[in-house]
Amino acid sequence: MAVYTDVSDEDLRAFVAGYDLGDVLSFKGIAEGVENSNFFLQTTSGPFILTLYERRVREEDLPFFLGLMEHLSARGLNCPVPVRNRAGMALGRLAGRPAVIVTFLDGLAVKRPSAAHCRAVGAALARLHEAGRDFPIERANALSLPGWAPLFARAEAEADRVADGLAGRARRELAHLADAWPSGLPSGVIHADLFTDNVFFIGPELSGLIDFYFACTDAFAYDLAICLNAWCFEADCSFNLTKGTAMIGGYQSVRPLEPAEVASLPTLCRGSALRFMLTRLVDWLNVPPGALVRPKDPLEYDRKLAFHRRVETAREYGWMAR
Ligand SMILES: Nc1ncnc2c1ncn2[C@@H]1O[C@H](COP(=O)(O)OP(=O)(O)OP(=O)(O)O)[C@@H](O)[C@H]1O
Ligand SMILES: N[C@@H](CCO)C(=O)O
Repeated sequence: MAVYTDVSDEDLRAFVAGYDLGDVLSFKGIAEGVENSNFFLQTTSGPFILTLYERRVREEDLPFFLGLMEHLSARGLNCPVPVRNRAGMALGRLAGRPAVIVTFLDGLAVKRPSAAHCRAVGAALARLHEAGRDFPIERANALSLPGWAPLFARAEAEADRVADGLAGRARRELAHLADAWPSGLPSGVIHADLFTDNVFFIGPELSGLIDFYFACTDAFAYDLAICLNAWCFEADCSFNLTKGTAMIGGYQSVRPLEPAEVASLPTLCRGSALRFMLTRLVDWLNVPPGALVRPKDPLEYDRKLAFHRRVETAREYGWMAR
């Protein structure tokens, strides 16, 4: 359960009193997520989510995240929007942390995605990319190639304690990606963390996207690679080509990929797998004392990376520009 910061009833009531949301009916920590502290807040005006921003979120990035949710929502994408308080401010402070109340989104995350889910996610990702085109703020991706070596440095000494040979594999992968990483691909706003827990469905229909706190300006195809890794592998870490093809097909039904993007997908998948292996590894080795959080398994992404290393080209995956 991701609650790093406790909030007293007294502080919560004082905070909510600054909004036109009526009285607090109930308030409880949410048993999912690893990044921020999230609470389900029920007031006489309805359900909301209260988020307290923790460790990885820099306060200066919050105008990007909050503005982006408003921007995408205004362009028809179903995502949470920040609620403004009586002073017209979306960003507040609670229990010593930056805090925001956002609207509640109906729907449920899927645990075992089908090819149809993957297709819907591909299409939604492309709609997000299109809707973000005229968003005026830029934010560099702190977790792209230049960010991985410093991340690895924080875990290198202890990596082999987590799995035999892990440090060497990560070192070799970093060296490979430093040479092979593509540049000049079509870029714009990307979600950068569109995992299954961040996409809601109502029945078979995709109902909305949440958790924009890794969103940044980067290559669109890198976002697609993140989704391929997160959605199209089975529990045994075997790649499901039907799901991968469905996701790319869904994406291309909205925004056709350029040949250079298709050709880069294998490398982007390797980079994305390394990125999540490294952040998970650092988290695994550094759980804050007293935090209610279940760190995610870095070795899942070590295994996905091993798959991508074996498959070199888009043609070998069966991915062609179409
Ligand atoms: N706007 C919302 N509407 C409904 N439920 C939400 C909303 N925002 C968050 N949640 C719930 O809270 C959980 C955690 O939220 P979120 O994914 O933003 O947290 P996080 O700590 O940033 O997680 P992650 O590990 O995915 O980065 C979600 O899985 C979902 O159940
Ligand atoms: N989606 C990430 C956690 C949030 O950054 C992961 O599964 O490692």
